[in-house]
Parts: sequence; structure tokens; C-alpha cells
Amino acid sequence: MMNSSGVAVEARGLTVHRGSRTVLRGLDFTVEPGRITGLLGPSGCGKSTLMRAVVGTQAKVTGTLRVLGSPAGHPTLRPRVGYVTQAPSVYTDLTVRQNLDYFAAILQPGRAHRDDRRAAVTRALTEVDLTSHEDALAGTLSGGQRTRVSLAVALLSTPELLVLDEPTVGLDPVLRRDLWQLFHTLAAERGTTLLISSHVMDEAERCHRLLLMREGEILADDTPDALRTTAGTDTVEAAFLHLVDAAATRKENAR
Ligand SMILES: Nc1ncnc2c1ncn2[C@@H]1O[C@H](COP(=O)(O)OP(=O)(O)OP(=O)(O)O)[C@@H](O)[C@H]1O
Repeated sequence: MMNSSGVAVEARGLTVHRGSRTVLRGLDFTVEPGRITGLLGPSGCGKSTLMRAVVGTQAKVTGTLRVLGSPAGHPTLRPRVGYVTQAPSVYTDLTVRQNLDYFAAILQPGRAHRDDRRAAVTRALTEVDLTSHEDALAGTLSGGQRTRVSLAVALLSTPELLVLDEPTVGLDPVLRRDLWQLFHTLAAERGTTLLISSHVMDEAERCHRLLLMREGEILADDTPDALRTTAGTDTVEAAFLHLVDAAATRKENAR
């Protein structure tokens, strides 16, 4: 269930401190439901921190952050929000199916749900195209395959919001393309909202909307087309650089 304003995520004055540093600085943004929003920016700009805040695992968060109509991290959001961290979280000594069986049993414990669990595991394996590897030990999989196991775990509960932290990093072009196809299928056919981080600017073109970040601030919140048009550039990467320069000039003039 979305909130009354039809927004999947809404942040107002979102600020996060890590150690003695202010890592996110009073961010205001929204994430549209049923769309793919890309969170792009250079390494260290705060993408993972923002995602951790959205899924409710980040400490020292101030401001307003509402997710699917509830405060971020609210217990009722657990089955509604899927989160895939940068490091794939799989048990290397279990097979692919055993990994999924294990997480399915946490989500839906008890004998009464055995058939539902089996169906959910089979569906998730199919979605990430790992059916042919279901009996392989996770420890013997490639990095990309492990990422897909993590993604399958996140898909077990058919989440309304899927938060993916650099899911395509280190993958070959074919796997990257296949994963992006899956993301678009999830948005189009299931109405899933996806928030996906990347520091690879060419992935920006695959998103419906973009949040461009730099040094804990949001430089732009728009569609790839609108960003290119406004900046008068051919690519989102060039638009990003244009925005960085404009922000630096504004700061300089404000001194
Ligand atoms: N535990 C911590 N204590 C203090 N500062 C931290 C901690 N973890 C991260 N930071 C700082 O917070 C900032 C944002 O980090 P974050 O991991 O959110 O960036 P990112 O954009 O996701 O980077 P990357 O693309 O490299 O994953 C960085 O400058 C980092 O040094």
C-alpha cells in the first residue's frame, strides 16, 4: 500500500552523521512508485548510506524519511522492502536452492507454508535465471551468479520496493543487460519500485528517473531526457559534469 500522495519514498531534510562526518546533508527527494530510480554519483558520495537509511539499517538519521507510507525501518515494512547489499550475502556451503529455502523458512516459517515456500523459491530462481544452477554450491558460483542469488533472496517476499546497492558492479555486459531487463520486467509487470545505485553513468540511461548525488547532496532529481535537455548535453554523464561545475561556481560566488 502506497501513501496517500502516491509516493514510494519521501525524504525531507534527511541528514546522516557517520562518525564525526555529516555524510548526507538535508536531502529532499521523492521516489515514484512502480518506476526505476537510479541513484548515481561518484564513490563515497553517500549512495549506500542513503539506501541504508531507506531500508532502516542506518544509525544517526534525522529529518523525515517515509517509505511506502510508514517511517523508514518500521517493522511492518520488512516483507515489503527487499534490500541487496554490495557484498552478496549467501552461504557458500549451501546450494543455491538451500540458500533460498533457508531464507524462505525465515519469512514463512512452519509446515503449513511448505508448498508456498517451495513455489516462492522456484519463482525467484526462475526470475534470476538460476534454475539450472539450483543444486550448485553457492561457493562455486561466479560473482555475478552470487549477486543473482542475493537478488533471488530479496525477491522471495515479492517486495513492493527493491533497494539494490550497485547490483551490476563487476558483471560482464551480457549479465548487466539481462539484469536490467529483469528490473524493467519487475517494474512493468509487478509494479515494483526499484531504487538502484551505480557509479557507472551509462546505467543512468536505463532508469526512468535519476537522483544525481555528490558529496552528500542531491544535484538533480529528474528524468535522463530532462537532465540532458536542461544541461544541453548528449549524455547524462556530461549533464552530471555540467551540474558539478555549476554547483562549484554557485559556491564560489556565494563566498
Ligand atoms: N563507518 C563509517 N564511519 C565514518 N564514515 C563512514 C563510514 N562508512 C562510510 N563513511 C563515509 O561516508 C561517506 C559515504 O559513504 P557511502 O558508502 O555511503 O558512499 P557510496 O557513494 O555508497 O560509495 P561507493 O560507491 O564507493 O560504495 C564516505 O565518505 C565514507 O568515507
